Amino acid sequence: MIIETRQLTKNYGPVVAVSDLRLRVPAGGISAFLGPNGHGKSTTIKMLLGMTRPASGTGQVLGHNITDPTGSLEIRRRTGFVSEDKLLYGYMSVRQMLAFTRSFYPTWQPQREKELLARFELPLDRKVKQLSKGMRTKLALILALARGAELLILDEPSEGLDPVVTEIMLQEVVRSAAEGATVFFSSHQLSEAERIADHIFILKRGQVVLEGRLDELQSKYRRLNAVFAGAPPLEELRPLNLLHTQAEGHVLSTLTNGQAETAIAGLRQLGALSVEAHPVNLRELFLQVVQEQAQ
Ligand SMILES: Nc1ncnc2c1ncn2[C@@H]1O[C@H](COP(=O)(O)OP(=O)(O)OP(=O)(O)O)[C@@H](O)[C@H]1O
Repeated sequence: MIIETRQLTKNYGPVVAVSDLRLRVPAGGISAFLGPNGHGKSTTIKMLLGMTRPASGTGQVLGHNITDPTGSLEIRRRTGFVSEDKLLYGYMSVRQMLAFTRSFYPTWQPQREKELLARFELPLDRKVKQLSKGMRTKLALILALARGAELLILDEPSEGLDPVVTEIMLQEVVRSAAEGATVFFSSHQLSEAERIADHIFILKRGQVVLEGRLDELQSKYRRLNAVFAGAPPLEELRPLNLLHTQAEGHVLSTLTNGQAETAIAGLRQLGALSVEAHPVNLRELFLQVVQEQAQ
């Protein structure tokens, strides 16, 4: 595991932002950190990077303790990151910001910096405070990706980016992973996560409610559409352990968790005239899991 937390908790006054979080991110590949607004993704990332202290619990990143000041420095030295507030100096120009950051990191990749600058088309002499939101994200990404870091922690790396630049960002993140970096990124763009992530974590109320390899999750969950002669017998479905079941007219729509064959047989026994099973995409999985937990 390259990131590992146990019972990590953070509250802001009465608001519990992260609650008893157990997060285990494998080394290698790309992991997506997903979840509704305000459910603790940025707070978790800030704790991993030592930018805010947990109230309780422990965590290690690259083997260093996140609450130990020396460990935390080492984590930030070895990790390329884009944080929520982008951590840029407004009074510097893009050129100065690059030179300043470059000077700290012996693993800096000048060639990669050059290529990223060309692809992201940033105005080198413009002051950081005069950049648009998307331009700031681009700069933060260049600073993170050109570091040659073994771990990239990116908080909403597509924030403010137009579709063309988002595409470039995704390609560059995949390139970093192909060159050996582990990537952990938060996002609300499920289609992006679906395209590039090997592993997903869905956070809900500060806890991981679903995690796994994306291909395994997608082969495990099935959407079932069952047609009944009359209204579907909702009360009798309980033993089938179905997730987020909805009925509309004669049609029942539901999600199974790894037990598709048993559920299909059960629905037939309850009088279903036909049952169709469909694979689920990440959007469906996310909506089901998030809504299920809310029920
Ligand atoms: N500095 C702060 N002071 C007080 N409350 C905070 C602070 N930062 C975050 N919170 C609260 O902690 C909770 C989690 O916020 P966080 O930013 O971690 O969520 P998130 O999942 O990253 O959300 P989003 O997807 O909207 O970026 C929210 O209820 C938020 O209001």
